[in-house]
Amino acid sequence: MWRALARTTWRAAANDCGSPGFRFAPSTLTQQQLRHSKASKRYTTNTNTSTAPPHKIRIGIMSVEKPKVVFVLGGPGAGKGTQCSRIVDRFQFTHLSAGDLLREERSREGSEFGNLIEDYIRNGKIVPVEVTCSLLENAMKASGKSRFLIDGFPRNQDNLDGWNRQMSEKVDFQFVLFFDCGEDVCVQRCLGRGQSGSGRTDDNLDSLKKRISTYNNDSLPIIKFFEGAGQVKRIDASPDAEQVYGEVEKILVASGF
Ligand SMILES: Nc1ncnc2c1ncn2[C@@H]1O[C@H](COP(=O)(O)OP(=O)(O)OP(=O)(O)O)[C@@H](O)[C@H]1O
Ligand SMILES: O=c1ccn([C@@H]2O[C@H](COP(=O)(O)O)[C@@H](O)[C@H]2O)c(=O)[nH]1
Repeated sequence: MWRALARTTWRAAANDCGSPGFRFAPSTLTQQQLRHSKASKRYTTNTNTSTAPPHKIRIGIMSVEKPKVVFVLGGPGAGKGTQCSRIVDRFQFTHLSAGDLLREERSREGSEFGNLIEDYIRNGKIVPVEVTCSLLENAMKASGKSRFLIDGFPRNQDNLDGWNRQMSEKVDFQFVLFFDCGEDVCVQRCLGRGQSGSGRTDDNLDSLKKRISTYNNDSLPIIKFFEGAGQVKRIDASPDAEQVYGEVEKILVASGF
């Protein structure tokens, strides 16, 4: 019942939160709406007043559970998406891949960000957080669900700062699932994925060199930051997918999921 209530309320909060940043639909992201969303940070209504504990949000006279969020991080090709699909099959999580959302936005007819996203993806660079975070927030609201695996985000300091500004008060962050995998294995997996017809414009050696370098320089420090805060569950992602999932399952069960 609580889950149902949280679900309803997340949607209600989404539709009713007083922040213009909440009003645009995922299929209609525009520069103007992003500017609006950024400006709204200065006057967003804070619904979480002092009477609600941190994992709850106050909506009118009610306090309800905030949606739970697990960040899923690791190198390119470490197996994040593969493991997220398995987690979704067993646990009540909704999987949101930041990369998938960006690719979708890139392909959306009329998107103002299509060319920018393609350039960032092909060159392994990290798209400005205003775009990614808005896509994530919109997808969360559109799902109406209350438990999320956010895959491949936050990847740098800009991502983390933007998330903290826009989302940290609205969700109940749990921990980072970190899929730790050697560079060579990651590269081989991505090349294999490209050869099996992924159609991704970044599953090639040239893009992979850039992606790995971005991961080492920008993303690993973020994982280390969470580690320092005791918020990382590390998993050796080099064994086969079945074995890796065995470890994931143990962690999620031990964490109460
Ligand atoms: N444990 C594993 N052992 C061998 N191959 C794997 C394993 N996990 C995933 N793969 C394969 O490696 C490729 C990359 O996996 P996946 O897409 O899940 O990685 P990812 O971390 O989500 O990648 P990216 O960050 O690039 O989106 C896929 O072809 C997948 O089938
Ligand atoms: O938060 C994000 C997530 C992804 N990107 C860009 O997309 C590609 C592909 O991401 P995958 O997670 O491998 O699907 C990544 O290399 C970035 O260029 C991003 O900018 N921000």
